[in-house]
Amino acid sequence: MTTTSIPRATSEPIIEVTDLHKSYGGRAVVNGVSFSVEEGEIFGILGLNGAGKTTTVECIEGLRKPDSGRIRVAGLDPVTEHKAVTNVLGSQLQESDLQAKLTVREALELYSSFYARPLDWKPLAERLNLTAKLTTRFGGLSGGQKQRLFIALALIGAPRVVVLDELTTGLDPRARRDTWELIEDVRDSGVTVILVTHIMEEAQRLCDRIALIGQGRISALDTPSGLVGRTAGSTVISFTPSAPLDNESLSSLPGLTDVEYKNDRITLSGSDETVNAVISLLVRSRITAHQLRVSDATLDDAFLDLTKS
Ligand SMILES: Nc1ncnc2c1ncn2[C@@H]1O[C@H](COP(=O)(O)OP(=O)(O)OP(=O)(O)O)[C@@H](O)[C@H]1O
Repeated sequence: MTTTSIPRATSEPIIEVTDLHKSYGGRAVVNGVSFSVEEGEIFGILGLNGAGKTTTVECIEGLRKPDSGRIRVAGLDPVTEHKAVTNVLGSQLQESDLQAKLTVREALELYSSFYARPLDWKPLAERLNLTAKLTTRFGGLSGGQKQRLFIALALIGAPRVVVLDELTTGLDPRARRDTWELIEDVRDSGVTVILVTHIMEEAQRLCDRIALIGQGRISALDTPSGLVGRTAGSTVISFTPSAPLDNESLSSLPGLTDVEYKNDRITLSGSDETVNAVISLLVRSRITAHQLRVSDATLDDAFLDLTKS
């Protein structure tokens, strides 16, 4: 098999997407998306269902042809230099891409044969807990086992970039955590990861930066903590007061963005300043706060806040 040799160690971003547009039947689903990804990053793409995430990554993979815009993967055009891009970029397959009769071992051997310098699939299968399933046919695997096989096949060609679309959907909590560790190891070995996910805990733990896509455009691009910091109420304080609190004093607390009352419990969203002020208010009013809890907003809160229509 002939392969195109790819120049390594470039100071250019490994992925560059500039003003990407894609429509289906005249409806724009990607509408001017631009971003770049540095080598060795885990770059997350988040957004509501139908926001245009998969269309964007499929354009990067060269599986869809953009209507306009420019994409480069390690300096290559994914459409006109597709073969060369497949030597640099590994992606998670869709279920329909594998024959039901193929065993796990056959799939791993077959996909290894596609690459000039594949990884040794045995440790990879071990790492993904697939060793006991090597003789099982694809059609006989559970959803989570199929998902783990797809991850192995995405990594088998020792790619410089791996695109993982809904990486851990369908995995049990143990398999999910193991997969996260594997992805961190993959990143530590220098591979760039593009991660499309709806699991905020996954994005918060793994991603160096996140692009939030809304209606075909990037609505925010930041680190996970940067996105959380943009959330209106980045600190949440909840308590049950020992006596009723004056509504007016509560609603005039500095930095307050939201107040919720549920039964006797009060939940305030705001900033550190709000926390200090409510504590002073409680002391002044000689009211005790039972079950006082203070927590930072999460990426989940940020996502809900930033995608609110
Ligand atoms: N081949 C296609 N033909 C027509 N419309 C399509 C096609 N592929 C996707 N779409 C539409 O384009 C829009 C964006 O789809 P896309 O799959 O990119 O969204 P997504 O952000 O990945 O969504 P999800 O989170 O649900 O996977 C959706 O409204 C979808 O129905």
